Amino acid sequence: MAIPIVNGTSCLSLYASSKELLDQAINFYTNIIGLTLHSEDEDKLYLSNDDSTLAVKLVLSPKKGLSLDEIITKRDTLIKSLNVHDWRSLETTIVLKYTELVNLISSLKTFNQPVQLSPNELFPNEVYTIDPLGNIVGFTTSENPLAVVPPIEKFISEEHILSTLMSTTVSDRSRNDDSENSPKRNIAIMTSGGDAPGMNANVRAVVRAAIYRGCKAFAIMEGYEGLVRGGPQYIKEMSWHDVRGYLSEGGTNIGTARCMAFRERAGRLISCKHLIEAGINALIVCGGDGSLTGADLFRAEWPSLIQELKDTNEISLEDFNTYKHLNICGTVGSIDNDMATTDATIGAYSSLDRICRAIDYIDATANSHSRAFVVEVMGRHCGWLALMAGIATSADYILIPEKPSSSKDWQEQMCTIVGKHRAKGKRKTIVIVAEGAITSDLQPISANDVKDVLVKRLGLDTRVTTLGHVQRGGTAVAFDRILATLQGVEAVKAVLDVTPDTPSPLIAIEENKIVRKPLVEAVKITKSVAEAIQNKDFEKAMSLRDSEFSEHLSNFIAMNSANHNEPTLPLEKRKKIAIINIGAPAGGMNSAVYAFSTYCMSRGHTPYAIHNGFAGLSRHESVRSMDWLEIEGWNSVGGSEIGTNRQTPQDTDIGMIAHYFEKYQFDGLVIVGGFEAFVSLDQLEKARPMYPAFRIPMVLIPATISNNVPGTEYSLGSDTCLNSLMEYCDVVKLSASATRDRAFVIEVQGGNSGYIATYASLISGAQASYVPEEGIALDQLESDIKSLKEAFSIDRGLSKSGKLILKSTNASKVLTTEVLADIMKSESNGEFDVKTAIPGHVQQGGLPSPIDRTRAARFAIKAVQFIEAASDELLEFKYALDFPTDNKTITGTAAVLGVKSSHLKFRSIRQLYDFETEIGRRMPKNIHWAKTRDIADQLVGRTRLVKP
Ligand SMILES: Nc1ncnc2c1ncn2[C@@H]1O[C@H](COP(=O)(O)OP(=O)(O)OP(=O)(O)O)[C@@H](O)[C@H]1O
Ligand SMILES: O=P(O)(O)OC[C@H]1O[C@](O)(CO)[C@@H](O)[C@@H]1O
Ligand SMILES: [Mg+2]
Repeated sequence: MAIPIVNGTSCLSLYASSKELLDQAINFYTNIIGLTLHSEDEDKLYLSNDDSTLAVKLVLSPKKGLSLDEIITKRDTLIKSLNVHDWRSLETTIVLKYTELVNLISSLKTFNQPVQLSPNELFPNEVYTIDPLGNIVGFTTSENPLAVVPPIEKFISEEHILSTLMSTTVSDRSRNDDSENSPKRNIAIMTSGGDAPGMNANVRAVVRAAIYRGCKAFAIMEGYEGLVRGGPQYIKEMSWHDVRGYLSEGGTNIGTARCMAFRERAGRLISCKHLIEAGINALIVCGGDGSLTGADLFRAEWPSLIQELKDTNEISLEDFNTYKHLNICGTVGSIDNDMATTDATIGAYSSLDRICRAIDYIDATANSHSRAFVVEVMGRHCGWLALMAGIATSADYILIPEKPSSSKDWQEQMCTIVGKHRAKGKRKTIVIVAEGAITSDLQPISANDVKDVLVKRLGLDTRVTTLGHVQRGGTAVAFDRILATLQGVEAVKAVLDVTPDTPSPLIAIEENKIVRKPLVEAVKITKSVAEAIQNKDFEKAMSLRDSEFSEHLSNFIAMNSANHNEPTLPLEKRKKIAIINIGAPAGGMNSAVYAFSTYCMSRGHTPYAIHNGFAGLSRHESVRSMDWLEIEGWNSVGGSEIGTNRQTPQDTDIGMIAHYFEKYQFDGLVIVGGFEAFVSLDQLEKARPMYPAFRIPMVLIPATISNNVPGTEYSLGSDTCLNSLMEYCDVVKLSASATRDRAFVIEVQGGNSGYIATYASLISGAQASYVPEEGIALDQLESDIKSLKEAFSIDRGLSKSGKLILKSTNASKVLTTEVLADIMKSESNGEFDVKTAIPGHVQQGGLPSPIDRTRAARFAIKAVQFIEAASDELLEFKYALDFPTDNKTITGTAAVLGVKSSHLKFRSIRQLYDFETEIGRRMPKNIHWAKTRDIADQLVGRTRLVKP
């Protein structure tokens, strides 16, 4: 049993398997690290340092109707009488007595017996060592390890924000000079190529981040066309308020175009002159592969363009010297997702959302008439939209430019697969054709070609649906708002960072991480994809798309061949693998079960579903093998088809569970769920010495809207949740705006995790968000109310001025949503109204989002692959667990699959549970989204006084 005393835990129980071991451990604690032993129980020993930490929790409950001033006065009296300081919240943990363990650490060095101390990577002011029983013993130098309120840190000056908020469009286009008050740079943003949902969010982020950093922000209207035309009509300075409401608006408000003139050198020459005239010294281009190719060319040509302008006296020598280097940066905005070196382009997932919704609708009518539908989707020369839609809607067949075959082959293959699906009883057929679909002879394949084949060869009643520009319409999904916002902020940072010697950057995303890539490289690789296709080198084309693309394609092919092709594994390698859902429903749970089952079938494994969680198993032996036809369509439904509940193995009957594992001879287990699933995996792993049935590979696929599973930055369901919440917030904001002078306090779920509240505030443009990690500090509340008043007084009577405040349910138990709204209302002195809105379980979402569907497929298939690989490894250790000292290697076979920065990783449950989790709070120790909170606040001009 290992209970670390890291983070202020001052008590440790010792359990040893023999007297000898226990004596060794006692010696270690008493003689080596100098702790005192206590015995309160006959068979248990407790250890603590003499001056053990005493923590008390004080809660001040404000009576309804108390003003903020009265509450603060009350709190201050308490603070004085208790003689504590730094207590700014209504509820907090205060350490009244504490002896610094730092002394202990230094004294360790003086003992004769060496103690091996290791640094704690998560917390730099902590070290740990391992006692003879294998317990982790941690030491901290933190002065107050139990305090939840860190020292006040002002991140930005309030004056700066206020002056920014007050600024209106300034017509004076003063050039960037070095005088103290002048802005650092004049940064312009343009949107170009086909419009894409999220472009507005990108413009908003660039404008506000530029102003926040003391720069002037400009918009180039109508893409490159605006640059070619020039002048104040096309190059406009933007104020903080000009982009209000942009987050929820589709298309691009600053206009876009496909501009022929910019393709010519003459067009670029005049553009160069116009940029200089406007005093722009940094340009951010949000567009697709074409736009960024243009940007790259512009950058490469800039020295010759500016030279020519000087030689022809179009610009002065001073201008020539000031604007010698074009400071340019790309943020990729296109629904096509065809730009190399980034996993996703702004708009692609919104478009995928429109496509999946349309196919979900088509499904119903196709099923009713037992028809086939050929759906043509956009994407120009890229098959990403078609491929992802194929996975998300479990289409029967897809045709994409990256994997063409001869005219004869694709027809043959499609008819075989569709024919087999029909023979198995499927009533509907969906074939998705990318608009760029071609044969291996580069002949285009149209939707009508596909229809003709289905009609002639299979006699299917077939219809064609071309989705067209619907795919580019509407508001951006949550992912695109996040991507566009984070990329916009990063782009501003990037143009301020670059020097004449650094390559122009493109802002990309890898898994979950925003990164900078060289623009020139990205353009080069993108071009070579097109060249490879033209040269019929399709393997190369595929390899040049990002690695996720080919992974998704092989996953689609595997799932699609389930249960009718010869399985890919030899008989002796085929296994019995079970899947179970644990915890609250989360979007993507069904998709995970679907992908798991079909992939297992394609490999030759037998997939089993354990229905209704561990309680279902232990009480009703709820095990069923999966049937292909039964799971058809599960991808597109919300909730959990196999049933889920929160009970862990120990909550039910772990012995019975082991019995059934034994009975069904499971060779592997996939658990899909949130924190209870995490705890369940821990319990099963710990029970391995007792129950050999659990000595099988086990993988947790994180799925919870709270996104609080240690070991991953992403849990299935959190995207679906964010989208539901975003739609809810948009509607509430619309109402608040229409009513004028109204704010809403919206209560957000998420347990002790502020992830959902933080991201929802980023994508809805909320004025403030309160999360459990920070609590609600009174001075923060005071400051937020002050900003709210100021914002309302500036916005008076204007449109789009509704305000939102998001509050995690657990941010404060005392300051409930109602109380918070009451305080704000009474502080408003009648200048604005405050109402509450509680979306509740709507946040679990209805239909799973395409992101959750496709990620679920990827996670589930990776989980099966992990079980295949770990089984071999485990075989060697099958009996090793009878000897406790040998059990180390096996712990890696019970793992959490997660996204960590830019990688997908399997992390051992032992490492995660023992070192990286705050079990009591049901949270990972490390909060990966702290920076996002800063950005969400920056972009609404909020001054945050408390950090998580
Ligand atoms: N090779 C190039 N040289 C100069 N300018 C270019 C070049 N390619 C594209 N552009 C400019 O970028 C504009 C947009 O390009 P394009 O129409 O290919 O769209 P895109 O940026 O790829 O976006 P999307 O594909 O999403 O519509 C073009 O109209 C043109 O002004
Ligand atoms: O809107 P337009 O100019 O007709 O262009 C359509 C093209 O633009 C895109 O929507 C975005 O590049 C492509 O998928 C499609 O081929
Ligand atoms: Mg393009």
